[in-house]
Amino acid sequence: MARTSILCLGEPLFELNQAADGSFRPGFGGDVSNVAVAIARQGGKVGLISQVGDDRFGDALRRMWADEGIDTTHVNVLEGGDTGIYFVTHDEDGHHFTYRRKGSAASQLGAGAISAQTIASARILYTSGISLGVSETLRAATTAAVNLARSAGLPVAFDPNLRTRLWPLETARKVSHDLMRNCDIALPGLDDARQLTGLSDPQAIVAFYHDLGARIVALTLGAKGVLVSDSRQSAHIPPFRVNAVDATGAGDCFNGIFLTHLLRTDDPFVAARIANTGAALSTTGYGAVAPIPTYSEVMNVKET
Ligand SMILES: O=C(O)C(=O)C[C@H](O)[C@H](O)CO
Repeated sequence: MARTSILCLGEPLFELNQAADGSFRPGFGGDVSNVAVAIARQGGKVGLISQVGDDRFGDALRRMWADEGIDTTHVNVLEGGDTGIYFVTHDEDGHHFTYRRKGSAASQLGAGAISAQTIASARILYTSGISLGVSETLRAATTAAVNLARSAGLPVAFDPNLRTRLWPLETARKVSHDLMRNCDIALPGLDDARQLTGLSDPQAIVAFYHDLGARIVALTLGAKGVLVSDSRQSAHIPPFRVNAVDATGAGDCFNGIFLTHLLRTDDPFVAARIANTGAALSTTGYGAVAPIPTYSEVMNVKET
């Protein structure tokens, strides 16, 4: 297999997403797995560091990753373990997640599973606030991986992805700011960043993350596009207009496409433009994974 460029560390989930007719459609989620799929569909080389249970949901996830061409060398199958699941429901306020993931196989992945050699073999390590919030064990694994990446001179990309069902805001704030101090590429969403930083102005939030140490910040603004900065210059990329039905995983899709094209072009502004379009396209179908676009779908689309 070709060398993995981006390693994504965290918890995959089996998804049940409620469609307009009320039925629940099976699919896949878990933020870092969504990012991995977005990278793979852009033609990037990507691997996961994770753990699933030896159950039907874990099997389905592993089949999906194989179909997408994602390297699962570092995905362990925990005998007797359960793979986490989540439900997505929709109302006028948007989408809502209900989790069944406590004690999941991924939550039991510890620092001992992370090797310096694995981390040093990649070009970027990607992880998130969900990976930090799921359990203390997975947090220790995430922190160990980030420290190894730093020692190996590997850039760390981090989305603080706040989930207050997993941990209190105060803890999330402290832990994710600490991680951000070791991060090169910050990929926050505006709502999460407002809660975590206490700031409301997008420019001030970007400056805050630069001050913590990130070289590149891409702040996704939901329906308002993206603000991207390399600390010397910043650009607002306006939204790509689509008929959105489900924004589940749109931020993850942005992150995966952004990192793929950042590696390809070394230009965060070009990468953010492509990712902005791809993330908008991903909201036109239900589920975190099924509507993630391919490279040619992103490149050939015309705004309506
Ligand atoms: O919320 C989580 O922990 C998930 O991983 C579920 C979704 O797939 C993810 O949040 C979308 O960003």
